Amino acid sequence: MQTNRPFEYLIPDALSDVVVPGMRVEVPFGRGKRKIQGFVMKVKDTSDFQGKLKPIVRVIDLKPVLSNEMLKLSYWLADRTYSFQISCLQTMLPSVMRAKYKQFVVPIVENDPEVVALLQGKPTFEITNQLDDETIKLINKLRKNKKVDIQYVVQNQAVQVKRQAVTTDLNVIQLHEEKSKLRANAKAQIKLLEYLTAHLHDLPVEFNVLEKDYGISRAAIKTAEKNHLVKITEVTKLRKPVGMTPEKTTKMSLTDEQKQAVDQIDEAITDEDPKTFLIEGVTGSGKTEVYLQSIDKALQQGKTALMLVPEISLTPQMVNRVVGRFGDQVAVLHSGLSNGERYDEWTRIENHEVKVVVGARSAIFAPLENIGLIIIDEEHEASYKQDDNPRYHARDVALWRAKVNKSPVVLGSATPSLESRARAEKGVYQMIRMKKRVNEQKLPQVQIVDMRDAENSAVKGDFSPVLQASLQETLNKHDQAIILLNRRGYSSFMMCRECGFVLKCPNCDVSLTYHKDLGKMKCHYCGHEEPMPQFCPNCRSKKIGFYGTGTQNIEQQLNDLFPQARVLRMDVDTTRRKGAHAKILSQFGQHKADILLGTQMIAKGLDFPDVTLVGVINADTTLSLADFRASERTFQLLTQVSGRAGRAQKSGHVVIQTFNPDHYAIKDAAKQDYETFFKQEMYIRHQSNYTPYYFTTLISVANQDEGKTLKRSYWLKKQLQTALSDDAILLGPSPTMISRKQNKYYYQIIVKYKHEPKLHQRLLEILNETQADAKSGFTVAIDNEPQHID
Ligand SMILES: Nc1ncnc2c1ncn2[C@@H]1O[C@H](COP(=O)(O)OP(=O)(O)OP(=O)(O)O)[C@@H](O)[C@H]1O
Ligand SMILES: [Zn+2]
Ligand SMILES: [Zn+2]
Repeated sequence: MQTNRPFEYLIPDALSDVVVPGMRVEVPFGRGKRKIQGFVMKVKDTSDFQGKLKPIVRVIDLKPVLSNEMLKLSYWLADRTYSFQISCLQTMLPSVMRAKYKQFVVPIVENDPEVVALLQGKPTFEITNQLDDETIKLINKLRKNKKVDIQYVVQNQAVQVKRQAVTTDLNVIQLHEEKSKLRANAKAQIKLLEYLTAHLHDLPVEFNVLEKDYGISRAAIKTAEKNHLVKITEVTKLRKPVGMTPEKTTKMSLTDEQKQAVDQIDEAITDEDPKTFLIEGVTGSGKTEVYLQSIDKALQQGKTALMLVPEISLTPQMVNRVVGRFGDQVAVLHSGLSNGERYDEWTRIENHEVKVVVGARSAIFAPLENIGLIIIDEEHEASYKQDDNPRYHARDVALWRAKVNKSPVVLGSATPSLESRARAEKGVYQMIRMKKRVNEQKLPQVQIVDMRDAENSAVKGDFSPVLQASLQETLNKHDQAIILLNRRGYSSFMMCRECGFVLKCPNCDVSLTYHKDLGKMKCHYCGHEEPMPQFCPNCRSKKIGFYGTGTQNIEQQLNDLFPQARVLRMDVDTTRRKGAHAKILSQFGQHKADILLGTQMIAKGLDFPDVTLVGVINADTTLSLADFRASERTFQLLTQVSGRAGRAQKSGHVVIQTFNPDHYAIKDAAKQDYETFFKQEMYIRHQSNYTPYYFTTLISVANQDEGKTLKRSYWLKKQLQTALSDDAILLGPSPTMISRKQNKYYYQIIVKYKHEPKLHQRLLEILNETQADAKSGFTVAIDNEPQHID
């Protein structure tokens, strides 16, 4: 990892036919006996290397794990993201290739004499490090002739895990009888029997669940077993994605707007025109159906299609829609899959068994060939950008792959990112607008509730009288409601509870961030700092503090206000377990609850016909992020969540509680008016020199010694300055939000620029210098177009 260039090695004669680009090999590296893993990038007949070439020790893969397209992509990606090519190559591989695994030869032509000789009566042949060259050559030949295939099997196979679990032979009546026999102080036993009674259809239940969620200990279970109340058994967890057998759906007849969209995309697919479309379609305008019918067009042309959705919307709802239409031609890739499952899907793609891939961010590296269409749903989502090295944006990779594959790209959203919308304005992307909801249903009516009003600040909890009344009405009609608790983003900020005032940086127009350790307010862009105020600078009230209520607290308030309502809570705590997210949504979809309460994760993509009310508890939190995208994020969130109401026959109603009722992001979201918001926000970005008027690059430096970090940051700033013109803006160094993570101090420098031809090269130099000087203990990270600055 210390170096970022290819090295040349000799291919031993024995491996001469075997080694091809895209395989991994083991090679000696450096002076000692150290051996490392490398990727074969190219095979050449001659070498310009002056010294004696070292030979490759062995091949790790018997077939390439990366295609030529991916190898080519790695050069561009490393350059674009300022990361090492090797980390780009690693990123493209499915995680199983990075885990512990075994490789097996599996026969395709079983009665071939050479295959028979190799297998020696066994069903498969394991590939080990000890194989002699002859065997490797033989396997390679058989593979090329399609007589055998190579398969990877994960060693600590997570596909099937065995867990201890509890079940019972007793029926409901017997359970009741047993319970009544127990002494009143046998609390754990009672609890266990109650659980079993309530969940008789879902048994066996894992020990884990009983322990974690119900506080029933192992000892209690063992006691119950001794008394013949329960039986202990094992469950094999089958890690199949939830809801994988949806009903088959057929094409819907399109609305005029949908048809126009599909026609334009179809034309680009047919013409192999790698242009980019931006679909700006209001919530509920039927974008998904446009995606599905466009995919169908690509398939009709004998091509494949790749569709990205944000991880969080990769719910059964979305997966079902795609799988429901295209059946087993679809591979689904997301982080909920085990290594084994991921590998299975990956193999199906590689073997051309599937024509459509749906997945989250990293699915953009799926080994799909002959791509005819790439779709990115909810294209404004920040999660399309990876937070770690390589810091790539899936949209950029999509555009690159589209060019190579001569296929169009479709970006879709009700609230496009400013960058994309601005590109459409300039004609770089082709805009498709869908202004109407399907079924001519009106957009929901949005009501803004000013939390500064006396009657609202008088209520004890977080629900204004208006929101309470709306909820009651919804419950009376037996409709459903979604309540969004807008959770604090990445930093803590100060807000006045009396007037809604938020302390901002005088230079940068972003919120100042509270640094607890210093008791100070700081700007993450320019480093400006001031003491934590004692009273509100605007209205002199002392009611200032840090905004933020937990979802559990809100759930309690709901239970107190509406004891008869069934509430489902969705946040990081309730969705930690695999499949929990999907389960909550499917329960809500079956109307097993009246209110769905959640954080940002409930805001997007959900399509439930009975939802007629959406309530937003605190619209302001995202507004106060110490980030120039704060208004954009707020507008997106409020528009998206409002769009969950009234999607089918019944009309929708939205209540937004805020301390900033006059803020344009909130007002425009209430009108679901993206275009007006876009114009206003572009004006502000222009005034303060932000994206998309300026490019942004963030350089962060870390070291265990704060003094050294700061010194190095200033030195880097100088290094940058010499490569920049006077038009570029350099901000910082300033400490990051949690300036001390893992015993390191972090400082950052921000470069804003329009056209700086020397900057790229200089950044690469800085990166390489830091790596060459690894002993000094500095880490430098370069983030091109950061999604958030904290
Ligand atoms: N042509 C059509 N005829 C009838 N119903 C349709 C048609 N197109 C879409 N629908 C239905 O309309 C609803 C909304 O569509 P969809 O979920 O695709 O909207 P969307 O544009 O993706 O919205 P959002 O951005 O809010 O997720 C869905 O229930 C979908 O099945
Ligand atoms: Zn500032
Ligand atoms: Zn105030």
